[in-house]
Amino acid sequence: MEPESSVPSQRPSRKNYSLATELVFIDNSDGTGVRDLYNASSIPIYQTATFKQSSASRMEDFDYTRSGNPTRSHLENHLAKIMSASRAYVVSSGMSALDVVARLVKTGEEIIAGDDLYGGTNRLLAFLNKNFDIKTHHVDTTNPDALLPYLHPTRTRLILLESPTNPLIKISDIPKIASIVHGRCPNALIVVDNTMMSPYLQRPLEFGADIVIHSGTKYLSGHHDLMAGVIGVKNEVVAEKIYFTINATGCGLTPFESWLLLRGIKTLAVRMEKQQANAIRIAEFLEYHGFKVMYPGLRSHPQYDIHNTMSRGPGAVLSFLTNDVEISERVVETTKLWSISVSFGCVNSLISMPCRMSHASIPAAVRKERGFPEDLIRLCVGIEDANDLIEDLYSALVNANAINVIKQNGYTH
Ligand SMILES: Cc1ncc(COP(=O)(O)O)c(C=O)c1O
Ligand SMILES: N[C@@H](CCSC[C@H](N)C(=O)O)C(=O)O
Repeated sequence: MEPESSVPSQRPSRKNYSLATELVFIDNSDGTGVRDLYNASSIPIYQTATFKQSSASRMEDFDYTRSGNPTRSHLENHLAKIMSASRAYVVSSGMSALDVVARLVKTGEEIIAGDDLYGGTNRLLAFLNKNFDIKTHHVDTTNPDALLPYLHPTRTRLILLESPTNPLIKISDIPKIASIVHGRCPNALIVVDNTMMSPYLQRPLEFGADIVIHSGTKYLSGHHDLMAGVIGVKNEVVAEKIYFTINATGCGLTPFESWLLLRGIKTLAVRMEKQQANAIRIAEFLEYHGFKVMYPGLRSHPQYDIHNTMSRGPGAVLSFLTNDVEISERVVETTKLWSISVSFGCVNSLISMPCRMSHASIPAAVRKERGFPEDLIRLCVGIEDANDLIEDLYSALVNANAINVIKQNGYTH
């Protein structure tokens, strides 16, 4: 059998339209799409558990919704197209997507992952280590050479990257890592959790990744009204394994959630452009006032150039430091327009303290060891008027005395 990472994509590459157009255009005219009897402009919700068959010996395209459903198939075909994947699958949450992919790893095999990544992903990796003897080496993947000591020709199975990372907004050179890993470990798959970017801004399968994951709960849906996970795969052999796990474990996305997600994707480009434009303004405002801001749209970001070679923009999540945990807490609790919430990618703006919220499941000692600052504030920028967002944030920073303290003391970390 050919190595899993070298089988070419069977889907013709996207050429004719810009991505903003492709997001809206549900194309089933090339024969690969799912038939809709009445050419409905909005794909219907096939709210059914089972499908009538015309014969007992041969099942038709759909037999049972856990195994496949037309609404879900429309969504999956659409996602495969916009992610440059040969196959895409949708499951019940982003964590479920990560779990399905993690099931490609057998006991005794190993994972290499970043040292900064979503708290729930860290929790899943720790669980696999404890219960299934699947070890994860956490390394600083901003330096591709840092992977070298951990690469093993047979044991290394997955390289799990976020770029940008959640929440420290670190960037990894995905093409470089892919070429280092594929050259040394034929069994290894590069998996990129691309949730922070969305397929509109970055498509890792186009530059060396084997699998891409999204929490569809975030930008793809855009309205915080559903949970979903997306898996895009380059290789058909891997895709079959992933489909098997989804059917065997029953985590495929429901018809209603599939319909909602399909609806959200159509406005991804306009939402993303506006959210990103707002985020750039806010990042510049914070940097101007002396805060240490982590955002790949700022020239001060250490991997600014690398990020620009892989993506079409910096996205709409940024983090900054106040150098004082209590000040950060006051800032977060004083804003009015920014709601205190976990998650990101929604049309409304959110503010949070990752150490206490989204990343609280990473033990404090581990956070410290990995250089994760407790005063970090994460901003997830929405589509509101940028001036309103800045004004609200400015009032909170003044109220918490954050600007003065930074001016006087600077940073101690
Ligand atoms: C980068 C990243 N990946 C995956 C997940 C998991 O997604 P979900 O909440 O949809 O399970 C999250 C957040 O929850 C995330 O921030
Ligand atoms: N209580 C949840 C926290 C979800 S965090 C959601 C999102 N990924 C974010 O980064 O804000 C949990 O423990 O999983």
